[in-house]
Amino acid sequence: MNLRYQVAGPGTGDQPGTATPGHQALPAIEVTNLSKNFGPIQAVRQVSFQVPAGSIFGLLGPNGSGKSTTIRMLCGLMRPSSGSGQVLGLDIITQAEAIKASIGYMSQKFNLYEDLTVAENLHFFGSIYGLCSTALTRRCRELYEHMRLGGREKQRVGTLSGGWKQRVALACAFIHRPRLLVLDEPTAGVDPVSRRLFWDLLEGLAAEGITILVTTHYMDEAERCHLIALMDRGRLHAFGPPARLMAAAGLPTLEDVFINMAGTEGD
Ligand SMILES: Nc1ncnc2c1ncn2[C@@H]1O[C@H](COP(=O)(O)OP(=O)(O)OP(=O)(O)O)[C@@H](O)[C@H]1O
Repeated sequence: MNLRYQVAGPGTGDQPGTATPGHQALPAIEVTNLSKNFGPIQAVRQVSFQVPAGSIFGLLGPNGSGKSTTIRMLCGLMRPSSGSGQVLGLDIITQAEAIKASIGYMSQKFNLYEDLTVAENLHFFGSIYGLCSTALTRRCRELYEHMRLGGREKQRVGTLSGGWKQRVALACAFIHRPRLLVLDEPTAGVDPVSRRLFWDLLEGLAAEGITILVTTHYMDEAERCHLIALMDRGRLHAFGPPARLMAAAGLPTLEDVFINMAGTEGD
């Protein structure tokens, strides 16, 4: 299937997802009444939203609010109990395998091979995605530059600092040029300078039209997202650009909106 996605106009001040002439205006992620039950637990309840391509989309919420379950369904790893969804134009129920092959995923634990070098990790993940040796060598060279990994190609990953590991993990998730990157708390335990550099990289990728779905508990990072979904007890509490969520709640920071949500809904 050859689908093209709308891309935000770089430097135009457009909202992410502003249609580029000639491109089909398809959202990168679209879910309707998505729900998942585990026995009596309603982990995700009737969640609906659309995310335009080229957006940095932050999924926020307290522990147990349903973020991971939502992500698993979007990645084709878990079948919803009810509702529907499309990711990169692929159906999350009937085309789950195609979704898994089309997206890049980076977990909080990075999932790197610590005994292998940076280059060996990249080659390993590239070969999983079926890149041939010539394409892989070329792609690795691009990524060393793109992810600012130059000079460390031959270093064992186990000897790198957290910020470097994080960028190697992002490079591995991006090796097959996915149009969607799913990043699960990618900056947990990483120092502020590395976090800022990482977010600069994410903004660069989004400007190229890559959609980024990210979970974070850091509100300064959440404020750098183009779109936020605030989840609580499986429900979508709020959805929109951070500035609009703050204005709608009449609160000065996203952290206030987050705390207000937890406070108003009680236990
Ligand atoms: N496989 C499962 N079996 C039973 N209950 C589950 C399962 N997975 C998640 N849950 C429950 O579903 C609810 C939502 O969990 P989920 O992991 O999606 O939340 P979360 O927002 O990602 O939390 P965290 O920030 O702690 O990762 C929780 O009550 C959790 O205990």
